[in-house]
Amino acid sequence: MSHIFPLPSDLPEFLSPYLPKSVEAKPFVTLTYAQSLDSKIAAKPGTRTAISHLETKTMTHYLRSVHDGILIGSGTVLADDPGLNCRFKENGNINTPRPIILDPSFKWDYKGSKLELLVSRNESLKPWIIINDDSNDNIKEKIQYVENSGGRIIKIARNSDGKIKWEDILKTLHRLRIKSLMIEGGAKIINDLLERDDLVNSLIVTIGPTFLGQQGVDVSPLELVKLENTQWWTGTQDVILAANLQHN
Ligand SMILES: NC(=O)C1=CN([C@@H]2O[C@H](COP(=O)(O)OP(=O)(O)OC[C@H]3O[C@@H](n4cnc5c(N)ncnc54)[C@H](OP(=O)(O)O)[C@@H]3O)[C@@H](O)[C@H]2O)C=CC1
Ligand SMILES: Nc1nc(O)c(N)c(N[C@@H]2O[C@H](COP(=O)(O)O)[C@@H](O)[C@H]2O)n1
Repeated sequence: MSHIFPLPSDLPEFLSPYLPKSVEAKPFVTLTYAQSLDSKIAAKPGTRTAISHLETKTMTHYLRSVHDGILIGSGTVLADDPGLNCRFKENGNINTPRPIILDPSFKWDYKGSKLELLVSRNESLKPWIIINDDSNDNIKEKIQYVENSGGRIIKIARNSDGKIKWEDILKTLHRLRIKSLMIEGGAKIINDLLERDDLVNSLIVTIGPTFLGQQGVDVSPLELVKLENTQWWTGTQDVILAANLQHN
């Protein structure tokens, strides 16, 4: 396996200020995704839409190679059936991150998924799945299947609002030696985390020259969010914004 596309030679330097550094007590968090000009990340709910050019998709795989874990939500895993591995090779080595799925009611089926296929070919690590600690009995079989396959089920208590606190997710992953975490989405997670300048260390957004239209899946946080330390990279087709969330 090799690079999915040659990585533009100036990208590592451009990205370098935004790449993982050690932070105490929680993983370094990179929030990263690809969006259209009208701030959509998919053309319709429940579907997967290719936005990135191969060049910027390669950048995503480069980012994957420098993180310990890659996290997505249940909406994304169900819509995309993603591979979540790393196809960027450096000096002959591939450093593939741990796929972590935030799926509190365990709707996804690992059995028969693309990820399971990649794991069977040694091209991805076994997944970790974060579920509610009070999840009911009808997911027992799925839990057993993942555990018997060498994956890990991580149970975390939810809050009074029904959600799991991001602090608890990050603290738990840090205890499990995830020191850097790339969060790729989807929209619900991105919209929540854009407001968490206390938790997100870097923001890296690919913008493709397309409008996905009004049925698209929006990235738009509830409140005003300002960025700082912004830098732009221009590629063959896309631009990349690298930034930090401004502290309130
Ligand atoms: N272009 C891009 O770069 C990307 C595009 N996408 C696209 O995004 C779309 C999916 O986005 P979306 O539907 O918003 O889904 P998400 O992937 O954001 O998943 C949302 C779900 O994750 C769970 N979740 C999120 N936050 C929490 C929390 N704090 N505690 C507990 N559970 C939580 C909930 O699961 P539950 O409802 O089960 O309780 C929630 O409904 C797809 O179309 C996909 O293709 C996704 C990633 C990147
Ligand atoms: N960087 C990027 N560009 C796009 O155009 C995309 N649609 C996505 N989607 C994200 O990548 C995941 C798929 O990963 P695999 O290639 O299957 O490993 C998908 O789940 C989204 O998180 N990303």
